[in-house]
Amino acid sequence: MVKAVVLGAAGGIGQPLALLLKNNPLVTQLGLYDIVNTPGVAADLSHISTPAKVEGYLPADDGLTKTLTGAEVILIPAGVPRKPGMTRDDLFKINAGIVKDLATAIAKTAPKAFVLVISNPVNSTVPIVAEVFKKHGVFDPKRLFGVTTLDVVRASTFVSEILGDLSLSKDVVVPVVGGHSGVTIVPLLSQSTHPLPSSLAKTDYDALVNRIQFGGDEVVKAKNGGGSATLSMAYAGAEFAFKVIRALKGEKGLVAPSYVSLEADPSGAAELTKELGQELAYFSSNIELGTDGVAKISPLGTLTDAEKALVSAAVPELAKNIQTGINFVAEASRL
Ligand SMILES: NC(=O)c1ccc[n+]([C@@H]2O[C@H](COP(=O)([O-])OP(=O)(O)OC[C@H]3O[C@@H](n4cnc5c(N)ncnc54)[C@H](O)[C@@H]3O)[C@@H](O)[C@H]2O)c1
Ligand SMILES: O=C(O)C[C@H](O)C(=O)O
Repeated sequence: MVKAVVLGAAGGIGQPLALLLKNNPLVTQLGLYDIVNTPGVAADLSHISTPAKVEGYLPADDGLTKTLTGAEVILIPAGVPRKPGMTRDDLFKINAGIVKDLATAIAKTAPKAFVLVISNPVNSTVPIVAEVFKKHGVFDPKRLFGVTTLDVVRASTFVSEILGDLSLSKDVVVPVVGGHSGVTIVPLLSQSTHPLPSSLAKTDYDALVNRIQFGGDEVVKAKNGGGSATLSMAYAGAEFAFKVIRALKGEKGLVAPSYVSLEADPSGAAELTKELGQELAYFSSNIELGTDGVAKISPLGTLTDAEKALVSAAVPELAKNIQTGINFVAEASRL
C-alpha cells in the first residue's frame, strides 16, 4: 500500500507523471493537487484499470490537506516553466513562494513523507523545503530529494546516440552529479557503464558534455514559448519515484543520483567534501536508497582532469544557489 501525491498535477509534467504513477501497481492511492483542473485529471485517470484509487483536489475546502493526508511519497512539479532566453534562476521569484507554501503544508500534514522536488531552480528549491521543515522541527535529511534524473536520462540517451545504438540507452548508466542547472550539471562520462569510443575527438566530448548540461535549453527552444521539458521529465520523475517506492518496500541495492542534503549521511558527506575541496550543504551524487530514504551518499570516485574541472566550476555556483534558497526562507520568516 503506497499513497503517492503530485502537487502541480494538472500541469505539463504533472499530468503525464500522474499517468505513470497510476500505471504502477505498487501505487494504491494517488492524490492529485493543483490550483486548477485537478478534478478533471483525477476523473480521467480514475477510469484506468490499475489498483490506485485516484483523488483530485483544488485549494477550496482545504484540498491541499486532504491530498496530503496519509501521503508517503510526494512529487512537486508545481510552478512556472522557462521560456526562451530565461535561466532556471529566473523562475526563482515565482517558484520559491509556491514551493515554500507547499512545503509548509507538507510539514503540517505529512512530515514523514518522502519529498521529491522537481520545481526549478532545484538547486535552490530543495534548500527552501529543508529550511521550512527545519522551522517546523520536522526536517529529516534522508527524506528530501531534488530530482536530477532527467540529466541522467539525457546522458544515457546521448551516449547511446554516439555509440550508434539507441536500444542501448536503457542499459547505459552515466552518473551525473552536482546540481540541476547549466554548469552545475556534471556528467561523469569516464564512469559510464558503456565507455565512449576512444577515438572520440575532444571537441565531440566537449559538445556531449555541453548537450547534457544544456539539454533543457534544447527543449525550451524547440517549444518556442510553450514551456520546457514535460514528457521526458515525467518519465524521469516516475523512474526516480519508483526507485524510492521500491526501496521503501524493502528492495535493497537501489542507487541513483539525487540532489540531497549532505546531513543525510555525514560519513559519506565527509568523503565527498574532501573530493569537492569545499563544504556544500547540498550536492547530487549517487545515493543508495533504503526503507528510510537516503542510506548512503557515495563519493565521486576517480575523475579525469576534464571532470575535475567541471566539478570545480560547479561548486561555487551551487554554493550561491543554495544560499539563495536559505536566505529566501530566512527573509520570509522576518516579514
Ligand atoms: N527537475 C527537473 O529536471 C525539471 C524538468 C522539467 C521542468 N522542471 C520544472 O518543473 C516545473 C513545472 O513545469 P511544467 O512544465 O509542468 O509547468 P506547467 O506550467 O505546465 O505546470 C505547472 C503546474 O503547477 C500548478 N501550480 C502553480 N502554482 C501552484 C500551487 N501553488 N500549488 C499547486 N500547483 C500549482 C499550475 O497550475 C500548473 O498546472 C517548472 O518549475 C519547471 O522548470 C523541472
Ligand atoms: O530546462 C528547464 O527549464 C526544465 C528542466 O530543468 C530541464 O532540464 O529540462
